Amino acid sequence: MSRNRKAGTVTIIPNLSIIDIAEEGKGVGKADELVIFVDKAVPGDVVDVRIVKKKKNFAEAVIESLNTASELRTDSFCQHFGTCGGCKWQHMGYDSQLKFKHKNVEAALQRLAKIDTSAMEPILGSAENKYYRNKLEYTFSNKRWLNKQDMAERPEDFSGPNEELEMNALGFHVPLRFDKILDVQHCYLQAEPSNSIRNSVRTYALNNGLSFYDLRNHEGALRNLIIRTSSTGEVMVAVVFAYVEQAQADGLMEFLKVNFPEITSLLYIINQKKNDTIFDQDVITYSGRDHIFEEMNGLKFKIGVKSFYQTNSDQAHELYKITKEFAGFSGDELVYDLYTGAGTIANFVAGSVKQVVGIEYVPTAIEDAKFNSALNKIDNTVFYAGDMKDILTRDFIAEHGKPDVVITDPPRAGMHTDVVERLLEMEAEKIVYVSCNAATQARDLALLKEKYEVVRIKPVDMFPHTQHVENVVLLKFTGSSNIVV
Ligand SMILES: C[S@@+](CC[C@H](N)C(=O)[O-])C[C@H]1O[C@@H](n2cnc3c(N)ncnc32)[C@H](O)[C@@H]1O
Repeated sequence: MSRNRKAGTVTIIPNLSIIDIAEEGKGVGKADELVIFVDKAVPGDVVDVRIVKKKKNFAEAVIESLNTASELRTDSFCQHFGTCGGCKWQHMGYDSQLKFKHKNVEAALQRLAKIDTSAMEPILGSAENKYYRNKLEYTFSNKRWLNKQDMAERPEDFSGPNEELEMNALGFHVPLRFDKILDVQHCYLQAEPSNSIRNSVRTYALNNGLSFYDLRNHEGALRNLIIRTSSTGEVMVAVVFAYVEQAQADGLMEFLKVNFPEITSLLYIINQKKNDTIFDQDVITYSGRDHIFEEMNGLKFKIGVKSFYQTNSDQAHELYKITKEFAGFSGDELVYDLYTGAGTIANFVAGSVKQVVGIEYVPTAIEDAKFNSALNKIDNTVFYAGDMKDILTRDFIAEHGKPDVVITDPPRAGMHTDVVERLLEMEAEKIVYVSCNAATQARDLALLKEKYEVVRIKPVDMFPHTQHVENVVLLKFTGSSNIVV
């Protein structure tokens, strides 16, 4: 019996039971042999879905009607939930989120690396699951995303047909709509004064005729607003303009300076390029310093507007503690910290080892790493900038010595096969592999099995209400092939 009801080109599948949740965060259902990934569905739901994309073995769908709501569902606390791409799992309780994250890591390691996960340690949840981020970047646009709730609450704002396209917004991109921005009123990701600053900047700009950027035509003055907060109480605000008259830029900066005396680093950038990246742009300090400080475990870290720093500071501390504990240093080790970013892990472990060699792609991050070592009077770190596969050569290893422990924390794509190859050649006693993508981690672990066995696994949640999860794995050198044929 076909369960499909076709209405024109629209395929509706009624009463689909959601049985699982996929790594990308979507609910999973099965209709005959077809696996269906359903946006915003929760295991336990029974839903009518509309297919939006169909491939040979799977389809993607959206909910048309929620017929039975899962017991795992909970009320979302944010007015923007459902439209905003930021916290997609807010409709599930935090305990359930953790359970699914743990399960997804376990499934990836089993399926893709055939690893025995029986001794996997429980996922570490985040103590704070609201206002946990230290950095947010908002986008200005002259095209506001409209949702039904906005229209119902403020019908006077939505009276004319063309106004819809021209209304200004300051907030986040709506998934799959690059030029449409959700006008954020309150965001639960970053503590005050983040919300007050964003809303005040919007009001100031509207009242003073500062134009919002047109993301398609590349016109308009205001482009991005970056807010960084830190555990030291310092606040950084950087406004990114496209084109602006000096008096207008000064006006907004002075407004922020006067109304938010807690801002310790007030900056602006004029980015006239088509792309948003500010890494190649000059930063102008309007008032205060050009950086703020973060503190962790008695160490200070300098953070500029371009610096990389883990966005959930408290949970980053937990992640680093687990990394260090997994490494089990005795004090004598030569450690390689691969993908070191601003050298946070390298500096975090430096006091417990003989020497740390950090490698990272972004030169400014390496400058920060060196600065942070000097700031904390750490003299047993060295840092190198460049692509990992080009830096981590046999000559480099001959020059710096064979490491006892390797810590590796690559981006979502995982490690290049040349880098994995080099790890196999280096034969460090231990590798601690920190990953934000269990699938690519599993792929790399499958290769490392040739000479290593996995002895500890612990997922850590850095991003509550999202599907993202970090995973820390300890590998021990076995010296022989572990591949079972
Ligand atoms: C997940 S972050 C790790 C950051 C750092 N371990 C920390 O905790 O702050 C990954 C880092 O890898 C760097 N990266 C990405 N591709 C790289 C490559 N091919 N070679 C070297 N570094 C790379 C990124 O710039 C980023 O800083």
